[in-house]
Amino acid sequence: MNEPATAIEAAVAASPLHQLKDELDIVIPTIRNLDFLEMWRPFLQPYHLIIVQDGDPSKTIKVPNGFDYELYNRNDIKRILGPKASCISFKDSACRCFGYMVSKKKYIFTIDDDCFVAKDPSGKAINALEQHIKNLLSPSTPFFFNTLYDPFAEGADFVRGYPFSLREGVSTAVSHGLWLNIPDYDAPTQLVKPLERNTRFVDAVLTIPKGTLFPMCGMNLAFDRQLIGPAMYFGLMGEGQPIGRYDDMWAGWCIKVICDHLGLGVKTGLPYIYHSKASNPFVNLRKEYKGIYWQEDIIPFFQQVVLPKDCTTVQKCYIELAKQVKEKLGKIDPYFDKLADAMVTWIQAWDGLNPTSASFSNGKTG
Ligand SMILES: O=c1ccn([C@@H]2O[C@H](COP(=O)(O)OP(=O)(O)O[C@H]3O[C@@H](CO)[C@H](O)[C@H]3O)[C@@H](O)[C@H]2O)c(=O)[nH]1
Ligand SMILES: [Mn+2]
Repeated sequence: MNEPATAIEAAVAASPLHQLKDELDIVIPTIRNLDFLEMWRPFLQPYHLIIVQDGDPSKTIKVPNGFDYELYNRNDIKRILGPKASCISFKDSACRCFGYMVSKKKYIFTIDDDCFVAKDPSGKAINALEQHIKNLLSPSTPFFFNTLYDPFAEGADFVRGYPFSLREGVSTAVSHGLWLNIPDYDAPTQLVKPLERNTRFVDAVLTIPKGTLFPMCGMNLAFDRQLIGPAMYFGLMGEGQPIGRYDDMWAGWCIKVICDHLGLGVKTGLPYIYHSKASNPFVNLRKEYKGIYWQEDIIPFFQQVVLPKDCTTVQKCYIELAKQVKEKLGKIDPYFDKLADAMVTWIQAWDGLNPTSASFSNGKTG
């Protein structure tokens, strides 16, 4: 889709230019050249990119001129993490979480390389990063639902009956964006509806209520790395694993129970990106099928998770969660034993690269 440059330049001109450019990294998992960045250039060029190259490390990934980036391939991951590299997936977009670990910034925006700049109903190019930053810098309202959606959005507010004691809201840890054109459907749905395209632009940002899980998609996602980064592990997927395309889902269930416990917020809705490529539904079915079956037990597990009061940091919550995964999901399949161990390895690797965050206390326990 070739957006006339003028529409994007107009959107950039109308927005606060490149907020947080020194406090935010953009993480891109990839197996291909990053030509897609050309379309994002007006919005993203000032930001630092962390490119996680998956697959064959001897392949050269071309990055358009003018972007400031660091690139890590499989050899780099092994060099940096040593044996702990075993917790980073290979041949699956789950590898992106290595970028979250090596970043030193407060915020992360992660985007897939087949996601382009979308247009809103007026035809204006959407600066997705700007909307994510708005979402992250304004409070969330997980304890009481505001029927007029995001009360902190321009032209909105809390509605009558909304308790004033709750109007301060809580810090926002995650901003989950959506997709026009190819929706993030599972393989069975893709097979049944191969031609379905998402053309509905819903102008809303919602806080996902406390106690409610959601299917987090990693293709258009931003988060406060300082508040929730250690829990953004995308699991063991891809080569050598019995499951794929549940990387972002697993992370989403883990971060949500931890955000609920620590009193942090998760938002979904705007911004939209334009998702251009439908991955092969048959290949996806092969990756997903165990997950489709297992999640009927995984979801009740997360719904019953209780984290002790003394879990006051993300790391402590995550280690406790790994313990419960081993105890309660290990009986479904030995994979969950392996995954629980990998969750601990992830935290060890995270704290090894981010010693100052090891005891960073986030939010207040819920
Ligand atoms: O082995 C791989 C395959 C792909 N990538 C990179 O990951 C993203 C997503 O890849 P793609 O767009 O081809 O796949 P989708 O099915 O559309 O992705 C959806 O499923 C989620 C993964 O579970 C993903 O977040 C969703 O968007 C691209 O950047 C590929 O280059 C990879 O790194 N390794
Ligand atoms: Mn895609």
